Amino acid sequence: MLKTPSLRALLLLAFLVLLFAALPFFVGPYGIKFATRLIILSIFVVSLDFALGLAGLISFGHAAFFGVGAYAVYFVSSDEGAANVFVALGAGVGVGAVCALVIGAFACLTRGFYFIMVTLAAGQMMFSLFHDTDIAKGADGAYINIKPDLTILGHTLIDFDDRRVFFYVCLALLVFTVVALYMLARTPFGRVVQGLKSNETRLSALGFDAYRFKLAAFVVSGAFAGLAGALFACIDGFVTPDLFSWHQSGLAIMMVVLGGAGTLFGPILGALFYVSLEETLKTASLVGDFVSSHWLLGTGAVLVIAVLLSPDGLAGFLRNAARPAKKALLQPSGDAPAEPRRASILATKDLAKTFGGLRAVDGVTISFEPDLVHAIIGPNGAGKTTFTNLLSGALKPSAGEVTVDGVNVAGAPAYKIARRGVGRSFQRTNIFATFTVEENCRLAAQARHPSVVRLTERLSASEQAKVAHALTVVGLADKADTIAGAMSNGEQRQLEIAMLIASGGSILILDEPLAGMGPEETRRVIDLLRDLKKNHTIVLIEHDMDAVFAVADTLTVLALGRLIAHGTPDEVRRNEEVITAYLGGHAPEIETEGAKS
Ligand SMILES: Nc1ncnc2c1ncn2[C@@H]1O[C@H](COP(=O)(O)OP(=O)(O)OP(=O)(O)O)[C@@H](O)[C@H]1O
Repeated sequence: MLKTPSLRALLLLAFLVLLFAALPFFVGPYGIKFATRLIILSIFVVSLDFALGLAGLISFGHAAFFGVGAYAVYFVSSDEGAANVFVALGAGVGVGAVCALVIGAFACLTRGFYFIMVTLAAGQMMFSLFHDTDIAKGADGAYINIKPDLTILGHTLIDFDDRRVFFYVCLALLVFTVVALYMLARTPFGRVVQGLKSNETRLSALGFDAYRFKLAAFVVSGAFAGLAGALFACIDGFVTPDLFSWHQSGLAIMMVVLGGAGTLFGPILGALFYVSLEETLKTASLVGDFVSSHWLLGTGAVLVIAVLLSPDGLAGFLRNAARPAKKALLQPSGDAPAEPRRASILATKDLAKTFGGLRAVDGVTISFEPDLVHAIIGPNGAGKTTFTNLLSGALKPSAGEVTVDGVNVAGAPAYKIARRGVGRSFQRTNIFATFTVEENCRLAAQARHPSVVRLTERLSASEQAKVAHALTVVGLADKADTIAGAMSNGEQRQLEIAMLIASGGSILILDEPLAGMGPEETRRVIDLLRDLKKNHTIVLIEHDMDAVFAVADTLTVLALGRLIAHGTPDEVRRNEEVITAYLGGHAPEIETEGAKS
């Protein structure tokens, strides 16, 4: 998650702002114009960092929003008089946001390489639109003859024609952009946006509609890119289709990565470094004729070295060497938050899933009643994970029904099923590895109100209590500030269970929760399951037969996708077909309740 910048980083940023603020007193018009470009470029790369660095959306067509922002100023300007500054910049922001909404509506349906391809293609389409048509004088570009100003009662308060005034407006807007996006990233909305980059699958399983959050983050990013474009149009009063070029998008990505993706301030350092490097290597009087005539080569070499020295970007040099251990914010709480809960019935009817010719789940009909632990067992490849994926919406069934309290949810997306109270853990641990333990649970608790427009914390007292309780019962209260990815595999699995508890689901589907756990952790989880079943419906898939027979109230046996037995552990233990198919011909001893504890 986005951290508070280190003191060193804050001091450097304050120094840079002061340095830039003093610049117009020392440099001439060329220097001011150069610095203004740099500031606008910084707004652009910071906007990209919100999508790329925080949400993990690698937008290779971000110049499209920059370009439309610039053209928006051209369209609201006229030769009769200056456009109002707020109208001009507002148009840039608005058009950037709308353009991001349209492109994002398609792009956010995809992931990874496909997202890159869709945004790249969209950016090139925008380039063609303005290059090959007469919308705004085509390939030649167009002039904004009178730059925007702000005139009230005959007094011109802001005039973009005045280089100094324009410079300070740009500087103020850069500070605003960084602060606004930083604050947004710290809201519940921002936390989910960062969860997108960390683990989209887990977000959906918690009940968040990942598509909406991706789109919202993309629109915010596009709006600020539009602002940068609108300002850029006012530097020379000229707009050209080249503003949409994919080179601009690629350069911006490079600056974000060079500066430190996901920090919001790092990309500014990246832009500063890149532009300074380019200018230096192009100046023959500084570096000689040979280097200046091969400046691209030199730039590439320096960038490679910079990235190798600090894979986290330039911002990585400013990170605190060792973060002092914070006192845990949470008061450990073993008491379950007082909240009436009604466990639900999860059932299937003729549920089937085929992969090509393989029937991984073959017509399973079963009902999991509340307040019990239902274990599903079966040999490897029996279809257990596929079955749970169908229950939780990670896979769409080929046929049949999945009902929660009688409502058929088969085929619904994972986040909709999660909102009906179905929480699941995965066979391979599925957490937000870059978040702290507490942040993981807070995000899970937040899933009960998964609105995109949740911009203030408003984590209710009961949600806070849930977080504290969840961490306490799984034994992770003292690790609240530990980065989740740095914990052992067993602890990460405990955290995943804590997230399910914090999310407040009434049906818990646990896929091999004991894998990778030591004896002590296993005992703790078994005790936890016995406790949780008092107000949950628990579906447990587990290979550890001792644990299964110790905790399960019912056993369901799958083999080759078919349900071959269902009943109490005692009944199943004596079932001949099960003994042959799965238990290796030996009926295991069942622990008595007394022996369990
Ligand atoms: N996405 C997929 N595409 C094709 N076949 C699949 C897919 N997922 C699972 N299968 C096949 O479906 C069958 C059931 O797999 P599944 O993972 O559900 O079994 P399992 O009981 O969970 O096994 P294990 O205990 O080893 O995890 C296997 O033959 C597997 O190869």
